[in-house]
Amino acid sequence: MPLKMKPDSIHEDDDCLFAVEYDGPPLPYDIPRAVPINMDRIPVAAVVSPVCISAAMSFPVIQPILSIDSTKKQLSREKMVSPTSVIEHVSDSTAVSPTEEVSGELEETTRGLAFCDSFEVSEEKESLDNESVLSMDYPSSRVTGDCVSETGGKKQQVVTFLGIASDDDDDEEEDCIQKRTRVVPVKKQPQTKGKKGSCYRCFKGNRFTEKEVCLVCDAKYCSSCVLRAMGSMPEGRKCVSCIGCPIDESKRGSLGKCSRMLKRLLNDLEVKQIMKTERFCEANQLPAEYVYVNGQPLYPEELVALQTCANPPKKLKPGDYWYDKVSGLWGKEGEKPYQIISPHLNVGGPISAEASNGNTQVFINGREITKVELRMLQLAGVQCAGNPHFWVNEDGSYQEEGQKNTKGYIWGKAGTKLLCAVLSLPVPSKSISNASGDQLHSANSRSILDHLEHRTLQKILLVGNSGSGTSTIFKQAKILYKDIPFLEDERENIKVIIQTNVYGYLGMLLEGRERFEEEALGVMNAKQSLIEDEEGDAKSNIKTLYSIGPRLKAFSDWLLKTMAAGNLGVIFPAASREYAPLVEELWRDAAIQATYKRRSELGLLPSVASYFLERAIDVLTPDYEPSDLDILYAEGVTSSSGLACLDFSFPQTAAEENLDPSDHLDSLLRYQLIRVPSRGLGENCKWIDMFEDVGMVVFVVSMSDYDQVSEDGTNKMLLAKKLFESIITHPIFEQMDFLLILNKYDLLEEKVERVPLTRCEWFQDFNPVVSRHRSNNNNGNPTLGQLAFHYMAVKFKRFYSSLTGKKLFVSSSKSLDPNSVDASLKLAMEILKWSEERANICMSEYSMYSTEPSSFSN
Ligand SMILES: Nc1nc2c(ncn2[C@@H]2O[C@H](COP(=O)(O)OP(=O)(O)OP(=O)(O)O)[C@@H](O)[C@H]2O)c(=O)[nH]1
Ligand SMILES: [Ca+2]
Repeated sequence: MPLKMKPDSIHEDDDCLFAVEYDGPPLPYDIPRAVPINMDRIPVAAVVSPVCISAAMSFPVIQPILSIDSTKKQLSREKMVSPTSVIEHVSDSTAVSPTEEVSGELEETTRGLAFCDSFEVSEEKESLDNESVLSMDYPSSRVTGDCVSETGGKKQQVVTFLGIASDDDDDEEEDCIQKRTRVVPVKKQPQTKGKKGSCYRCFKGNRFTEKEVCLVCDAKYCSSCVLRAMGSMPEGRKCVSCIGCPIDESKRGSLGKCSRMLKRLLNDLEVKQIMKTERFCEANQLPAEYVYVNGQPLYPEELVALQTCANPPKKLKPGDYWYDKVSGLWGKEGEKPYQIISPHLNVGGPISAEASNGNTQVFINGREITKVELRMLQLAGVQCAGNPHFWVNEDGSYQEEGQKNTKGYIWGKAGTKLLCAVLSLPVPSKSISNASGDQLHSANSRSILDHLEHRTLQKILLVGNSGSGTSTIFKQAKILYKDIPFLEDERENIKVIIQTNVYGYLGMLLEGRERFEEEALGVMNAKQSLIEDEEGDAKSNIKTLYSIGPRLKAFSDWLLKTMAAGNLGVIFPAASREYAPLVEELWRDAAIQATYKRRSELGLLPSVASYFLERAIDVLTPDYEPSDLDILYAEGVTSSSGLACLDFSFPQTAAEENLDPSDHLDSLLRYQLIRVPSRGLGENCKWIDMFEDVGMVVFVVSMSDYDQVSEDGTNKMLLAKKLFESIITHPIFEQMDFLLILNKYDLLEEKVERVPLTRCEWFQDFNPVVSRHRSNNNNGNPTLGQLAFHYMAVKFKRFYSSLTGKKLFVSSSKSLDPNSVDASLKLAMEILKWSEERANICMSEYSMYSTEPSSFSN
């Protein structure tokens, strides 16, 4: 329960407000601590309206007390620090100060309150006491901090939460609960600041000097000053004068992530200890009143309930959230749902219809849902006509309001979960069933929560024209980063696809055979007709290299007919047992082998066909089991559902495993690779607006396409360029980074020696100076393939920056080679990390330092 100030006991001439010791019954949660405020900024807390509080509840009340000798100190303090105040929570309410000089100042304060502004520990005092500062043990009990409290009436938001809309309309609310004080965290300013980039203590160094940063005030110290400035770090990396202060919320993600500098300066055990207290000490926990749920700031016990439930909200930060207690849907105020947490938690107020700012006139549990949710419902087969009001339970069962029978389960269909993943909508977590029973325990769940906080999901969109290799890259990622890349039933389906493909390749060979036979016959006839004109009907008996026997001919005719009718998929693999012996006979036939030798002349036969045809007999046996490599080479595996989606994280390398656990966090970052078929993008871009929150786009182009033409005669490289243009200029991708993967480097290298790159009109000015003796890439001269790749990369980069003004990242790849795909995706990860850092830099006032190795942006 909150501390309530009694406004009627505040007088104009009061200098300070002091609290009295709480002497009620022991409480199971942390007691909020009140800190006196600057008089100019009063009022701070709201009136406790007697109407809303049941008589059974008791509230600790802070009585304002006039300090005996505080006028002078208060004034001098005001000059030094920002005139702000705070209401804080502490478990132990004894006020203790870091140095004796300071604690002297506090002697007259009453036990049970924390007097607060930031204590000024001057540079001189500190240096006098250097040795003892290092060894001194500061109890973490004293909490100071800079916050602005505001009341319903006059609001002046000092800090707005990134991406979290604040709730501004509680003025009109009648309910007294709405008048709980809004406390907005304000970043504490460092006490000293030298020239830009220098250490805040010795004022030496520049922005390239490695520095450690205070979690509270952002002061930065060089390695010779950090231990003096931060002391024994009882709450982790904070200046001595910041101990007890709440951390700068933007740094919450860095808690417990050790810097290299500290690792050098301290031994392992010390580092571990400091990182542990940094994460778990009371002062660094998220203050409950910074979290608003359905328009109400949380009480500490509500926050605890929220954080210790079976499915707690991930990445909980200060800000406004909405919570649908019936279904467990959870989101940021004014936004679509972000997660499904445990339902029925008694936290925050009742949900409002406008909570997620929906405008669909379709309601779920009283909340007007967002467009993207409506789309999901429609695609999941829920009837949404006539502005229905749904009642959705935690298990996804739904009914229309006022009706009794369950109409279905929203997340029942397999496809719905994939859809949700792509739409960034939450699905119920597996553990939801035992949500009510076992509550995790505090310390334990805290560390789990912390852990989760670092596991953010980064979405990578994988796009390219058909045939560019996006499927291959997607499958490589699965094989590379998944323990079980393909499940049993997936393999079963893939087997059918592969076998059907192989029949298709055989069909193409047979078609080729007919053509070659006719050609050969034509030549023979021409010769023969010169010699003897008569024997007309002997023609059909003439054998060529490409002729086959009647049995195979019958099979061939039937297969070609089936293919032409498009029935291949229907008949196989059911027929595969029957035809297996024929296939063997066919493949071994001299005419087929002769045709296969001329396969480069068969335009339709893809290059991967050889891989399968050479093993056709094995592949077409009924008990064939596709290997990972087979799956990689197989065509048509990932296209079925249109979108394919893969969650993964990069596995640790052996070297990383030996590092401190705090360094492992990178490998905990999760990525989601979403492959979009190009036909889904293109002109009408039907998928495109689903991808707002994608972190980056990986665009794949097949370099060997430069001399290929599509059915309508357009050069395929130009088609790729066109798709590329339409995507990079789409408003949705305006802020996004692009990585271009120039794929099929192996094919390019081989082809460019035979077919000039200028075959593509966009590449007219490719005019490489190639040394005559370039056969083995000797003398370090680039090969023609390398030159061609570089040339294309530059072409795309220029094109990209001419349209977007941004820089394009380019990587070459041979996507049949796992190492090559691994390297390209790791580059994508680096770009994402880097762009996150850039975002942090933009947020930080002292932006230029944030890229330093020891700073928090990792
Ligand atoms: N030689 C070679 N072949 C490749 C490379 N990357 C892909 N391929 C082959 O090129 C063909 C097309 O690749 P896919 O991965 O299917 O490309 P996609 O068209 O984007 O994907 P889908 O639309 O699902 O077909 C396949 O037969 C691949 O095996 C490469 O780097 N080198
Ligand atoms: Ca393909």
